[in-house]
Amino acid sequence: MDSEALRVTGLSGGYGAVQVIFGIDLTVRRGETVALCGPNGVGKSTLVRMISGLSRPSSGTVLLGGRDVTSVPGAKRVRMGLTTVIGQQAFGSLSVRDNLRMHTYPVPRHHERPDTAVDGALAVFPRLRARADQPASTLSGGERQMLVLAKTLIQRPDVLLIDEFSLGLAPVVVGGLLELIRRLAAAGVATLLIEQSVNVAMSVADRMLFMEHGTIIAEHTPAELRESPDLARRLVLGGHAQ
Ligand SMILES: Nc1ncnc2c1ncn2[C@@H]1O[C@H](COP(=O)(O)OP(=O)(O)OP(=O)(O)O)[C@@H](O)[C@H]1O
Repeated sequence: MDSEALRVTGLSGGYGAVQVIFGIDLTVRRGETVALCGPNGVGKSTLVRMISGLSRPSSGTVLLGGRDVTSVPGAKRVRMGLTTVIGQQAFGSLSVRDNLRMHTYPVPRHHERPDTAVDGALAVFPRLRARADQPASTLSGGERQMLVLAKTLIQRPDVLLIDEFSLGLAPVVVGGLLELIRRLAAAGVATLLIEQSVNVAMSVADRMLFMEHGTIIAEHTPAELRESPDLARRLVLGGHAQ
């Protein structure tokens, strides 16, 4: 279907002989934000790694904009419009601006000059722009997070995968992230958000998927969960879902 930015079908796999993911099916449409929640160790990060191309599934398919990318290397998936945000990596000895320049490499699909792309991303984060020439190692945690978001803007994704971004961040920084996700969604970006905090996920997601033991066990809208607070708590803690 046209509006499907990401489709995962029957995805299974793990680490060596240990299977962690068991036949996952999910879809994220253009402009949609889908949250993936669940207790520690159920396989959320492993699923993200398989979708992004960092790990290979043992079976199943990953479609980006209707194209089968299951055998396409991760770096090429970035050029095809898939950006993955994991943690807060940055090259500490390089300046903020040079960190951003490095991410202009996959941009040519948008035919934008590297410096224009960097200036455009910095314009969204004035605090980061004020520190554009200082080494990334001198940034605060929140500023480093802004750098990650600025990199994401430069890559101009069609599909955004975000893994546990809000962990340990000040509420004001999380608020900034959520605002950015909403803006990207309004521009048509499809986001799959792995989020420990169900409250954070509910404030931005259109749909919420819950995982347990490597499978998706439930899907609800935030409205359904608000009507039944016990349900959300049970799903997140695992055990007796649905
Ligand atoms: N590199 C690895 N080698 C072997 N097993 C791994 C590896 N990485 C993760 N695992 C195992 O795979 C399972 C799923 O881990 P994963 O990190 O995907 O879970 P998660 O749902 O993202 O958890 P969390 O919320 O704690 O990050 C866990 O049992 C974990 O111990």
